Amino acid sequence: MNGKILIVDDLHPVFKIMAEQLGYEVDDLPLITRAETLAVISGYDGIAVRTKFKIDRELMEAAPGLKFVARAGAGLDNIDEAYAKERNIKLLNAPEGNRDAVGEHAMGMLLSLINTHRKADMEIRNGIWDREGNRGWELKGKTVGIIGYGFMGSSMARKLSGFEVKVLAYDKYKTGFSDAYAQECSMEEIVKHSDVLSLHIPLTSETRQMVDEEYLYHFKKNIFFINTARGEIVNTKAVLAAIKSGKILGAGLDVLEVEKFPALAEQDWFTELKESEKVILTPHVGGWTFDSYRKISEVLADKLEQI
Ligand SMILES: O=C(O)C(=O)COP(=O)(O)O
Repeated sequence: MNGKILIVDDLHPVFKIMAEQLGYEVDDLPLITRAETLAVISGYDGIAVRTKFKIDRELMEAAPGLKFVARAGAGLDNIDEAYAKERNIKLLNAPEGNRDAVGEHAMGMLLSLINTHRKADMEIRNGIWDREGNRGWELKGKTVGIIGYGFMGSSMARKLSGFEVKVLAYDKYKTGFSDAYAQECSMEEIVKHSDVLSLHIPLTSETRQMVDEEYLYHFKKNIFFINTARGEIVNTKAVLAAIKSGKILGAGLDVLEVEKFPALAEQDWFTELKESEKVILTPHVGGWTFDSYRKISEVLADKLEQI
């Protein structure tokens, strides 16, 4: 036996099957609570999770034999990476499994925004047939700025190929990554030239609230903004102000500063957000498709071989 893994979240059954083939004993308990996990985790070598709860210091301390945390998804922001490093606990994730889902979701939002799908759909349901007020834009000839050129950002760039746009990408931690899909450039160039801004960076202490009033101020007027990364990277009030001033023509937000109800409804910006016809909202499902559900688990199980 290779060790014992506790699955605490909804992972595709293929993860357990593949892990067992590698010699692991696997307990698949998707409904387990954090308190219950704390009580049993000492008996495990690995934990497999999505974003149900934080894998923080307290949880890892309760697991003296923990060798790895397998994150069935991309973002590691719900894991205390510094403490895991200190303890030599390996972190595995599976962005290869949902990069296409995120890229396609971001594209879907962008195409919907530039063609006013949301507004037009609502109007027709309310008996309004307004062709002039629902004239859209085309992507062709525009410049799309991608912040973060990892699995997600490069997926978005690939999805954009064929739309005859110029794609500029900035990644703080990478250089020399220009490829057939995107041209590497500085943050300043993105800010100066972009008609579309799409975020594909992780949430870290550096990126928290990065997109604020000051950041948006320097962009051109009439940009479209897409966030499929993490809500806390963005100051929602600044985005709403930019929509009001006409700087942002439309925003597609799959992630929000505060997610889930009732907490979301309690935010002082929520009423304005939900009433804006220039905003498209989805409940953090960009990376969560029927296809990625399986792919994420396969990728993650394959990576168990690295342990
Ligand atoms: O893969 C990611 O980073 C995601 O945001 C997906 O979130 P989830 O694991 O579905 O809660």
